[in-house]
Amino acid sequence: MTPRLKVCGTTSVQDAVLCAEAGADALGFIFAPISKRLVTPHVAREASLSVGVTVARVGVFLGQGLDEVLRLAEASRMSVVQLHGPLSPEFVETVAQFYPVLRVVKVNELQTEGERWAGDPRVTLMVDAPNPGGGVPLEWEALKAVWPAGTWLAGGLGPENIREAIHLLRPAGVDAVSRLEREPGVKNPQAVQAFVDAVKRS
Ligand SMILES: O=C(O)c1ccccc1N[C@@H]1O[C@H](COP(=O)(O)O)[C@@H](O)[C@H]1O
Repeated sequence: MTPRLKVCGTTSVQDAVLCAEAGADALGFIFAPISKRLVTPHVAREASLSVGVTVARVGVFLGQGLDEVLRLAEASRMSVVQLHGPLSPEFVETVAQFYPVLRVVKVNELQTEGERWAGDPRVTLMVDAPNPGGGVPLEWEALKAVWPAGTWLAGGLGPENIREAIHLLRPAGVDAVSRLEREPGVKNPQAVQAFVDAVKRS
């Protein structure tokens, strides 16, 4: 099955429309203050309301408290919340009472987190590289043996390598940012379209 496709790091209405028209299933909006792709709730909300009913809007959080996550997700009209970093199961559970959650894990957390959330449709796992937004791919071959069905893949994905990653792991969804940009926070339209086309053809 063709994986779902998320393009992350949206910082403008223009790039949101560009990615939606290119064929992205989901757009990511990064609210983690450390990010070079930080977006304001106002812009994220305008962008969210510009892409129609079929495109999911994913709020991305790292190192933020529960109140802040829920407040920003609500203010910017997100439809999904993506949680990075060390978090208690209770934290994830609370967010999952309000939004479907993409729970980002590192390779060494995959088994424990996979077991913890197995069978819970509110929480989907995504494996990312140690440095989110760093554009460095994981060792996909080594991941094959421990890859749970239904898991998403991120980390250094781009038009030039996405077909290999999908072929090896068959992820349920894929997510990319840095290899689809002209500069941090600004999309490269050709790279976005090439990424979408490669995923849809996989
Ligand atoms: O991109 C960021 O700046 C970022 C900051 C904080 C948390 C997550 C971030 N991005 C996430 O990184 C991966 C993929 O990145 P890349 O393709 O390797 O550059 C993706 O999950 C983004 O949502």
